[in-house]
Amino acid sequence: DTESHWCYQIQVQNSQHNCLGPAQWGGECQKSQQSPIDIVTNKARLDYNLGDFSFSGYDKKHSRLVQNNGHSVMVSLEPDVTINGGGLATLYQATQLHLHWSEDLNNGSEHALDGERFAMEMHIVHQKGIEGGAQNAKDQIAVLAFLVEEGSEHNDGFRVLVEALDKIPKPGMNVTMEASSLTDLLPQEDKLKHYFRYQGSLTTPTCDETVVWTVFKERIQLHKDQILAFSQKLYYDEEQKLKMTDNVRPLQQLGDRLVYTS
Ligand SMILES: Nc1nc(-c2ccc(Cl)c(S(N)(=O)=O)c2)cs1
Ligand SMILES: [Zn+2]
Repeated sequence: DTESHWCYQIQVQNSQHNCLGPAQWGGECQKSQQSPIDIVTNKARLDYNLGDFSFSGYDKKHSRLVQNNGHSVMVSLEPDVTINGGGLATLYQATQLHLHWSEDLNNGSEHALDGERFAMEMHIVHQKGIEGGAQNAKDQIAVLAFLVEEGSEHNDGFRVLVEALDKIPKPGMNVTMEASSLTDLLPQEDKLKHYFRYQGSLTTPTCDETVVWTVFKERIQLHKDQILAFSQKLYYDEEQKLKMTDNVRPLQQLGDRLVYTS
């Protein structure tokens, strides 16, 4: 096709057809309010308006479509899953969740905290209700980001998702997951009072600068085998030659932005 498709750096080195690595991504990707960033925790500004989130529909058990979209594993979410509060201007409806990871358990997150990166990062993507004003508003999208680190125990809440990975090795494959709830995947709610907040972008092309980011301080813990399953079961390509790993955008400059903390 005329336009090469976007890809991660690891794919540029290993790609049969030439794909565009992060330095060549188009859209808004080369602008100055991009994500992810390194969050310097002692420079984050306390903001009293950053109250608790109210999660609605997160505890509802639902069997959902899980797909390998060639860049990540993505779980489709229903619009009756919503968030409010958390310093957000209005109610946001969930659309999907997906993850970023690496076989190197110190390089699989997109955001960093004081220069430290984690094994994985899970993003729950929400859209402002369509009646919520302009579609290109700076806060059109709200992403809740959860950092994942290696723990000694198997995380039972992730079993259903990890088991689904076996069935979607190739891009474009999808499967319906056994009924599970978002609450199964998250730290307990009373641990979600502390988070960082900043204005940024999608971390994938076209990198629209329309995302209000929330990065929670409390980590999710998965057993090493559960983390490695993502790199071992999933592939970027049809031929299953390139394992899906390091689907992580490089850190972007904070520029003149401030990071706030609850
Ligand atoms: N095709 C794909 N799209 C995404 C995606 C879509 C929306 C968003 Cl908001 C994001 S992110 N990483 O900024 O949360 C990623 C992943 S893979
Ligand atoms: Zn993401």
